[in-house]
Amino acid sequence: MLLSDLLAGLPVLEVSQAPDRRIQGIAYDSRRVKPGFLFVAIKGFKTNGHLYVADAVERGAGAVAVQEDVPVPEGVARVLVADTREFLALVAARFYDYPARKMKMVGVTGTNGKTTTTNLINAIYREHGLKTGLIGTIENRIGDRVLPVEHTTPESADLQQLLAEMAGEAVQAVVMEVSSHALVLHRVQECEFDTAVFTNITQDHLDFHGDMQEYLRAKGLLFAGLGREAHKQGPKHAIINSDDPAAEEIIKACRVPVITYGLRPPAGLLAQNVRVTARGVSFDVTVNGENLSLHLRLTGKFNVYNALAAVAAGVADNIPPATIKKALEGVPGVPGRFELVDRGQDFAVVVDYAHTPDGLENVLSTAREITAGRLITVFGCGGDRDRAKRPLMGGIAVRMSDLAVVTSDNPRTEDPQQIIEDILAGVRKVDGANYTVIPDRRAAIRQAIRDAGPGDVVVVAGKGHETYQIIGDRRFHFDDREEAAKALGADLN
Ligand SMILES: CC(=O)N[C@H]1[C@@H](OP(=O)(O)OP(=O)(O)OC[C@H]2O[C@@H](n3ccc(=O)[nH]c3=O)[C@H](O)[C@@H]2O)O[C@H](CO)[C@@H](O)[C@@H]1O[C@H](C)C(=O)N[C@@H](C)C(=O)N[C@H](CCC(=O)O)C(=O)O
Ligand SMILES: Nc1ncnc2c1ncn2[C@@H]1O[C@H](COP(=O)(O)OP(=O)(O)OP(=O)(O)O)[C@@H](O)[C@H]1O
Ligand SMILES: N[C@H](CCC[C@H](N)C(=O)O)C(=O)O
Ligand SMILES: [Mg+2]
Repeated sequence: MLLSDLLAGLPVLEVSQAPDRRIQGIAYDSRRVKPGFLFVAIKGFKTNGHLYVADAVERGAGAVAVQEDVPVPEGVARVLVADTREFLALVAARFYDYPARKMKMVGVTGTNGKTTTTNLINAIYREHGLKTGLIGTIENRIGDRVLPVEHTTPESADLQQLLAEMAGEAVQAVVMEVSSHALVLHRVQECEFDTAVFTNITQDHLDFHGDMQEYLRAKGLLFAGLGREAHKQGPKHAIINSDDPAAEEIIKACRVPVITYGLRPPAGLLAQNVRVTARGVSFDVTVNGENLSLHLRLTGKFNVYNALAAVAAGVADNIPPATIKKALEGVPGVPGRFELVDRGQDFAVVVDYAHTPDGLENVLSTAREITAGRLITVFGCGGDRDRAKRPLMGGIAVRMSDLAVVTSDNPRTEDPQQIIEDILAGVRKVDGANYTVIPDRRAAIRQAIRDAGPGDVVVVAGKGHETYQIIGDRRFHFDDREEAAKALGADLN
């Protein structure tokens, strides 16, 4: 595509005098520039992309987009814009010919439940016969093809490229997780969502957002944007958990029809007769005057919320209730979400991705419901992430467990011992707290399993599907499920 065509109509302040040229691709990282690319320089949190303009040019960039006055060698076009991060989304969407306008787009945001809810909605669409694309924390999928992921929500240029690939492969509906980082950093601009889902908001990511009000404002962006970019036909819907205290504020931001769901009135889709067991949850919900009795293989009360959100997405698309039921009941589970590791032992081992105070509280209260004996919790907190959640998670873990084993979870560039100290500040506030500290996660899992007796439940929280432990800048292979299985094997032999 010619640079002049690519820029036509986009908010550009100035283009340097340089001959028009064909743009072969777009890169926001100089190391990924190839000859003829447009390099978009982003002012980041760690470094500044404008420092890499020369590197991009050396690698053959034919044009660079900047928001700072950086010199560019003669013969390279310089495009000055007000905000390169936002421009990246706009120009990438144009470059890939607006793929989101060719498919149904569903975005799911909220602190917890995004991965689970997107998986459930995806199952409903597939049962309905649609070819789908799935984008999220665990993996991206085009139909049955699995692609690796870097982020929960990809950077805008990568996202638009992925969407174009999906559109090119005749995908009809895309179901994606929309993180709050993505909303603030313009990653999902030009996604033209048809359906947006709000699961809940509780404390996380305050390192990035500053405070809860800002965090909520970020989540609200998905709903404020809904229906504003009307380049495609079809109804738009906001699907909102009305039990969440922030629901009202989110609803206020909406200009499209809202479907509410929850376990309490005034939810439009109201779950009743909720029954939780180790093997799943059951509940009833009335859909268009018809009672739907659902028996899920996912367990925990929180999964009733995730399932209700998925039912609502199906209802918004007029998908028959019988199809919705068949799809939801067929989902065997989501990897790393309340995943049982069973080697025939006489106690349960649960691996779960709970990595926020609310997530931990939910998973432990579900675990407690199925515990005849003691509840043992192994957990840690991520390094280079929200520090304020550490003491809260520490308090919750010891209050809700009979024994907490405090360990490491991706310490990244922080000192693991210091992260543990932050957790212990919350632990020590609880009278009679029963805990032990084992910084090495493998040893912690082994110890918990060694301690467990008949009827006990061991919850290993925080890493779920992750297959690594990040220490410093290095990633080591590590999988809680494998470690638990190994420990059980060792134990039983
Ligand atoms: C806070 C955040 O989201 N940061 C993201 C952001 O980084 P940044 O703006 O700070 O980038 P930077 O490192 O300062 O670099 C600035 C620019 O220089 C470029 N560069 C850098 C070096 C070089 O040699 N050449 C070059 O061009 C970089 O590519 C970048 O464009 O833009 C980068 C490029 O897209 C991302 O990789 C990076 O994600 C970091 C690694 C990250 O950890 N993000 C997490 C927190 C995140 O996004 N999480 C959410 C999920 C959260 C949840 O809900 O649980 C997610 O959606 O995954
Ligand atoms: N609706 C919910 N409400 C509260 N907690 C939940 C809910 N759904 C799941 N959880 C808990 O949160 C953990 C993460 O769930 P899930 O992966 O679906 O969320 P997510 O929003 O995708 O997380 P992330 O932000 O890391 O991508 C689960 O393992 C479970 O413990
Ligand atoms: N999306 C979350 C995942 C946290 C998972 C936990 N294992 C950690 O590394 O803190 C984040 O990036 O904050
Ligand atoms: Mg997720």
